[in-house]
Amino acid sequence: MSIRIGTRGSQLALWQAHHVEKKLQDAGYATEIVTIETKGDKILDVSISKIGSKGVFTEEIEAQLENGQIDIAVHSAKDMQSTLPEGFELIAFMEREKPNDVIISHKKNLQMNGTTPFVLGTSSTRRVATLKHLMPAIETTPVRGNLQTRIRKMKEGACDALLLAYAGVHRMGYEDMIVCEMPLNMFIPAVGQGSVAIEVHESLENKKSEAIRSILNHETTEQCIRAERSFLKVVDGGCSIPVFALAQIEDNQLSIEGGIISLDGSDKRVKKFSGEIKASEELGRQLAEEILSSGGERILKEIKNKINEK
Ligand SMILES: NCc1[nH]cc(CCC(=O)O)c1CC(=O)O
Repeated sequence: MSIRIGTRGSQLALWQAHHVEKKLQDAGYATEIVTIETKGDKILDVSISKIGSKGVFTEEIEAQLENGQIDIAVHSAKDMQSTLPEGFELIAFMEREKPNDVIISHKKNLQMNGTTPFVLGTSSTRRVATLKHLMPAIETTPVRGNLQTRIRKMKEGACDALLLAYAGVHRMGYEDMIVCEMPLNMFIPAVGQGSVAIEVHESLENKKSEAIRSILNHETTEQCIRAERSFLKVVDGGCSIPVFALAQIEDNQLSIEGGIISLDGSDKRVKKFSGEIKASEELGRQLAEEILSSGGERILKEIKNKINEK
């Protein structure tokens, strides 16, 4: 009996699906990859924050999970909304890569010391706001599309450099273009960044689901991302809100650092909580509540108003 693996068709998504396929095959399973086009793949001329609807990259895939055309769906963990539609769940988080953001460029002599102006391409509100906070002199411009498209646009002159997740750059083999790695304490990543998540529908046989989980899940990564996702769920931002959180485990303790930043980068709330690993989700909730009650709620409201104006 073969495991049918659903995925989007971008090169990054396919890399992730093949990564999953290899692990399942090594464990003795036959597999099949099913490529599914989503609304988010079709609409390329509008920024995601303007499409706005939840699940633009997941709806078509979830339809196939529900009717059993595929057994599992492979996603970048960070692309998954904090609350899945009724009946769906994430059963595994694969071992996380370095979660950092990085700047890549095709220009070998790119100067980032402020002496020569340069334009950085990114469509992420989190990245734009964090840049404005840390390096207000840097100009940004929205660049959309999959990784290959963005790199092509950069080379055609849309921007001098791109700000991206290390994980995607690494998986696609563009590491030699990295000019700067953002430090984790200053540039906290998006929830789930760097890990691949496995989604199923409740109609999948329990035995199958458990077998797949035991092959693909990475315990430490799972605890960390469950903490981050529980933070995200309380903040309830949606994908275009600049929130961020990173959990890490050290000496049997889980610590989670995260917060929210205003769109213009002027107002930022960051806090850190640590505790027992088994309290991961509680720690995420605590972080969210503390961020919201210490000014985050007002920042969030302002951001939502601004986004709705557009
Ligand atoms: N938003 C798109 C997206 N979703 C996952 C990744 C990278 C891979 C990952 O974080 O696991 C990317 C590209 C990027 O943000 O640079």
